[in-house]
Amino acid sequence: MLDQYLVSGSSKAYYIPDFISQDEEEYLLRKITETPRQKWKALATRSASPFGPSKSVVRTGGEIMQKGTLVPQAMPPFLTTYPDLMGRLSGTSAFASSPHQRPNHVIMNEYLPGQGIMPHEDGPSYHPVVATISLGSHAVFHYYSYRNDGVDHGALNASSSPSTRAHDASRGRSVNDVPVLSVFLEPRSAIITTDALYTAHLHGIDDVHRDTFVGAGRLRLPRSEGDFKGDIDEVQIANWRAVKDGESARVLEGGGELERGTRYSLTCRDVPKVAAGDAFRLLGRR
Ligand SMILES: O=C(O)CCC(=O)C(=O)O
Ligand SMILES: [Fe+2]
Repeated sequence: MLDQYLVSGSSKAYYIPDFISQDEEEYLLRKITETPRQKWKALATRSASPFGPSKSVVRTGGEIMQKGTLVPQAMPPFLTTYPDLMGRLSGTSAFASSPHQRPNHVIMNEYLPGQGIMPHEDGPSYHPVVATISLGSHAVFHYYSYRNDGVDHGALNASSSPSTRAHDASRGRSVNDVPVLSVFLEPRSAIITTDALYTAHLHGIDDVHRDTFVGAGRLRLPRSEGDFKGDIDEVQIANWRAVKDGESARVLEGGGELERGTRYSLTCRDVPKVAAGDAFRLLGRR
């Protein structure tokens, strides 16, 4: 079932366009934006000025404690009942080898135009499969490798995952700032990252207001002051021929710009270690 969606040349990412319908997207966007603002937590974006804008997240399914144990809490019905996204993800077989055969933890991310997420690893608290569903706007998702010569060439510095906090393995290792793989995520799509792309690579989204394409599925990498990208300023979007949206497909093919709107994403993963018992007691709350 998944093989037909393999992003060519990757090991291994699967891009599934129209994973959800337009009606489901509309419903999910309404439910997500109705989530009370006090539940949203601010996270540093790639530009990460201490005073700069920060993207926001809500974690559902429970809290991940020290040592990567999930203290479970029920997910909202719009992730499990209508639409049954967890069941649908389970049906792709992407989670067939994961302990619960389906995600038990979902992070809802909100990105305003100009916001992204720094290259990071999701870390060892999760089974090494992640499914990300995009809503509301497109984004370009890059995968990066570590440099192995131990010398800092002015490359990006990896940070630990904003979403796992506990994972520090990547901190300070230098990262090739030219992505090894780039994929275009259109609204309603799912991208599933597995194997070496999960365990040995980083992923991130540039914090830009628009993406510039030069034709034949090639993206011009944004350059900011002090960025070192050698001679490379363009990358191939690996899945550009799989993009369904007419306007996006035209721009990918012929060149032009695509404005980022507000994007929500659902990052769905399986946390193998789950605490038994009552969440309120375990978290010391009443
Ligand atoms: O929003 C996305 O597409 C990626 C989010 C992400 O990498 C994460 O939550 O760990
Ligand atoms: Fe991530």
